[in-house]
Amino acid sequence: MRSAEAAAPVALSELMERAGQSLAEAALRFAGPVPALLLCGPGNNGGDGFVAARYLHQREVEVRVAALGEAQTDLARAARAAWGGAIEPIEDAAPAPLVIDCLFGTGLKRGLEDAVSERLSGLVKSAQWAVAADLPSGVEADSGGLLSQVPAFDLTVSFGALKPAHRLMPAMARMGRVVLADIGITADGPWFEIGEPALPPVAPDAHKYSRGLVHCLTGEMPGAMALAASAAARSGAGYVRVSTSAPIAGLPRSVVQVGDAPLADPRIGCLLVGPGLGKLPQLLTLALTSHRPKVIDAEAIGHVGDPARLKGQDAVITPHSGEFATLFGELPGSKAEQALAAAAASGAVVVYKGADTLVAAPDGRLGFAPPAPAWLATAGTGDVLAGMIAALRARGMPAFEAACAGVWLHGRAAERAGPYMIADDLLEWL
Ligand SMILES: NC(=O)C1=CN([C@@H]2O[C@H](COP(=O)(O)OP(=O)(O)OC[C@H]3O[C@@H](n4cnc5c(N)ncnc54)[C@H](O)[C@@H]3O)[C@@H](O)[C@H]2O)[C@@H](O)CC1
Repeated sequence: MRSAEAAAPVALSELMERAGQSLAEAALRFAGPVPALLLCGPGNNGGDGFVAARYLHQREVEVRVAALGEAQTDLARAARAAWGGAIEPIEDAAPAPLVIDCLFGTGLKRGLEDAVSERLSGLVKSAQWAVAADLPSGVEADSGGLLSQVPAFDLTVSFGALKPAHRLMPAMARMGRVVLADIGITADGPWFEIGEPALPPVAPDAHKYSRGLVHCLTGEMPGAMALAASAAARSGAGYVRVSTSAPIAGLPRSVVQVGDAPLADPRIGCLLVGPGLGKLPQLLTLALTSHRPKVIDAEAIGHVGDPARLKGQDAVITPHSGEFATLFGELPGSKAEQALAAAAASGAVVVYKGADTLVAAPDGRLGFAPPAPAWLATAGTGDVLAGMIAALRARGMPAFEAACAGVWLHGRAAERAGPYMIADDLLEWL
């Protein structure tokens, strides 16, 4: 982001002008023309606040500005001078219906002093609308960590590009709605927010194999594979086959249950191993001897042992944090950096699950899932996701795209299924 700012074809002062104007417009359009209090810090985030105050005043909004010390950059000093109105010390600032936090943005180096963060929290909580400029103060931009207490905002206006913190927990949960203001910077990073997928069409001459055969290896807990296989069938695979030593109850009749089947079968579009696997590492080994694309989920991830075993496997792995740590150990950096390092070490596409699910590819691509409902945190939803990704892979989507599409669709299905859903209910919404 900073290099994009430095390379921008417009002066930095113009970028700040655009940022402040965007902030003012967004706040006005969301909250209406209610009295506003801008909290301005010493850096350029504070400068954005002074610019926004000027625009809100021009739009005849009743505006007060409270500052945290003196401006410390030339841009912020100029913006403060151009504001020209009164400036209160932040400790004396009275509450307002609209509070706009411009204390710190991407330049935050350490947590806010206790008195400042408590003041910020108090003003935010008493406001009808709380808006953050670029990032809520106290959030670390790259990791999504909280360096001090951060209250919950209604709206965050990000400038130029989303920062990782906009999509990483715990910061993500404090942002409210996130809107992105284009201030004239091109920030073409390798990461993006996962959007609605373009799914492969069904060819007029399609047959069940060409639409994708998913072959599932069942373990000790067949219920989990019943969920995963059903999800694969409901996600457009032409044929879902489950190898199992005993009949599995609850599978759609269209899902074929077999004993053994050759895994080298070139018609297999994707193998699925892991849901309900239990202590049967030999099934993972069997899957790894096949040269077919594969989704490796749940306990199978723990059986991998060495990430290098996945090199050349054309695999998607879908760990939650515990499974991730089992396979990759404690990696340094943010969740995004850890996922990218894991993808590079294993050569697999890594779906690192959680409230802030992200998808990392070995070539450095990184997709952040849009926020999904917290009620996905219930048993079996991971099995459903694994089955969905396997089906999309079998339908011919490349591994990274199939993983991103599965994650996006899974979140939207949960939104429709509602707060008291169980994993089985998701199947109705695929
Ligand atoms: N650089 C640019 O061209 C643009 C920057 N913009 C804004 O500028 C922000 C980044 O500005 P800055 O780099 O000045 O950073 P900030 O405004 O986030 O704050 C940095 C200042 O705060 C001090 N500081 C950091 N942590 C502190 C703490 N815990 N307690 C007290 N002081 C602390 C630093 O020493 C520095 O003086 C962005 O988030 C965005 O809002 C926008 O105006 C768009 C253009």
